[in-house]
Amino acid sequence: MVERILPARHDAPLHGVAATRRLEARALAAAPSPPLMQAAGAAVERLALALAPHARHIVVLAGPGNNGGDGLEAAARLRRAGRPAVVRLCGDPARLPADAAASLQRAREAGVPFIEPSALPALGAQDLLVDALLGLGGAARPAQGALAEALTLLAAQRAPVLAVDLPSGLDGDTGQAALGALTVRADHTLALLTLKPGLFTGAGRDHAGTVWLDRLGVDGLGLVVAATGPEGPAEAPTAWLRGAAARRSPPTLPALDPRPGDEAPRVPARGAAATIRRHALHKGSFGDVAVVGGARGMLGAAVLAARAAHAAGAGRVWLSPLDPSGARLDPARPELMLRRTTAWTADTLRQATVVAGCGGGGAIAAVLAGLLTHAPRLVLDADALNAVAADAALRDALRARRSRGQASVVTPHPLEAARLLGCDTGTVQADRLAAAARLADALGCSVVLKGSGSIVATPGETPWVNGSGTAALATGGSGDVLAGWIGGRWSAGLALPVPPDLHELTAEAVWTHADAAERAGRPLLRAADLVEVLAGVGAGAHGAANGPDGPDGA
Ligand SMILES: NC(=O)C1=CN([C@@H]2O[C@H](COP(=O)(O)OP(=O)(O)OC[C@H]3O[C@@H](n4cnc5c(N)ncnc54)[C@H](O)[C@@H]3O)[C@@H](O)[C@H]2O)[C@@H](O)CC1
Ligand SMILES: [K+]
Repeated sequence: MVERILPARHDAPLHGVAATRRLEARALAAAPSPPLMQAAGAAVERLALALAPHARHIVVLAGPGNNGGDGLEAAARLRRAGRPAVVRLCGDPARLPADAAASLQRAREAGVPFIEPSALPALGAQDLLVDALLGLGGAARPAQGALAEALTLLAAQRAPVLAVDLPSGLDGDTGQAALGALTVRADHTLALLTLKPGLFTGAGRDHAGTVWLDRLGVDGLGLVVAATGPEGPAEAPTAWLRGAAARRSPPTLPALDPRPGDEAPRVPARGAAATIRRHALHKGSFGDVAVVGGARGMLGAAVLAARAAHAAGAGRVWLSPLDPSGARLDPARPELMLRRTTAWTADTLRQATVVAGCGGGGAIAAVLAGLLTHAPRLVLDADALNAVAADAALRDALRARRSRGQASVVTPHPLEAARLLGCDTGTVQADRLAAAARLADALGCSVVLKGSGSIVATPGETPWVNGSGTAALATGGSGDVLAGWIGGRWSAGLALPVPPDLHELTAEAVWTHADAAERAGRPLLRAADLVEVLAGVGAGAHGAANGPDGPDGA
């Protein structure tokens, strides 16, 4: 069955190249009927007909491996159905793998014309190009000869492109455009057997277009898990695509007056952050957030983080600017309270969720050691991360928190992640999932590696690839809002009988933050406006009973 994947709306298991090959081998051993390649060809045929029902030409570019075999199988079926499919074969027919050779034979028997590039018909918007050049086995070396010629020809066409399994040249594990400018930019990608992480992070979203999936019947074999949970005999996912958090489970009523020291069971509570405010709760139920940042000239970053924490449902939000001459009030949000960093004692810090670094400049380094020692819940962003990267003692202090039961989230963009890992940005972006996991293990933290398809990694957990968001968030201040939003959600989650675990909570916050860009529906969403959109989400999640300004609220 071909299904459309809406990345922001569905959770889905993602399998990298090695996991997909294992799954394929297990599926082939079960001798499925029809055989996998024939099922793949049928899926390509179905989608091609749905996308281009009035095509005068369907041109299948078939490569030298089994991806080409899928294309040949589809061409054979289309031709048998009386459709105008032709094939450009870029590979030696005598050296095709066995399955692809059998598909070539079927295409020949169906009367499929095999064309030279010079005979390519002029294609229009109603026609279709099928990219069956490279799939899982591509991307390892530069394209040459007939393959390079076909990729060049494809890039110059105006007809829509349907990529089979992966856009040719896109690395299925990392989302890197491994063939540079020749990497196919598809309008649609039909993933086969599995969704690959590379479709949703790095350059993947821009190259894949609309993603479709056909599991070729292997879901019936129990080889793929349908939702997060015990994985049993299924092939363990490499990562999870994070879809609509809010729809995951029914609302949960928060506990009344949780007492300090109450032991909450630490089990993953999916969707537990989607709660409603009980009438008798008070601001103390939702905890305090302290935002420490805003050095001279950078107060705005800390204000944005504080506003976001407040919008997320924290009970009280303290703004502690690092510039002593900084503002004494946020006139647009007088609810925020100002407190000098020197006024924080170890005792008061121990009650707070701390968000540190937004616009912190060099001044953050001086206060970081105290925050690392005392804050039970700590979100580090921007200059706090640069300070940690530059100072081995701070790195050790961050790492040591986990063994004391203190939890930390770091939210680097790729350059900050590179500084923390001691490598360059290119290395981080070349494998974002691996970089985030390495950083999580090295620092003992949950890591949000920002960028297209943000990664959420936590030691011992399967990472999430965030599915929501648009480039409307690519503007100054969105990161500050995210850090504050995570802190605020974390704090508000304390009111739940079962607070969500950190991995789940962080993924939920990342999803809702990026989803706001889709909700707003604007090409660019300025950070202060983003907070206002998020405030609506916070109200939906926490205020259904009373509304955001109900009697229990501020
Ligand atoms: N075997 C089967 O029954 C199935 C195969 N499937 C398809 O098979 C694909 C994987 O097939 P393969 O492992 O054969 O890999 P590919 O078909 O992706 O490509 C491998 C071939 O391309 C060549 N190649 C790679 N990079 C090149 C370059 N830069 N220049 C020139 N040649 C290059 C390799 O030498 C090899 O011949 C999947 O992506 C999927 O489309 C799926 O349909 C599932 C079923
Ligand atoms: K392809």
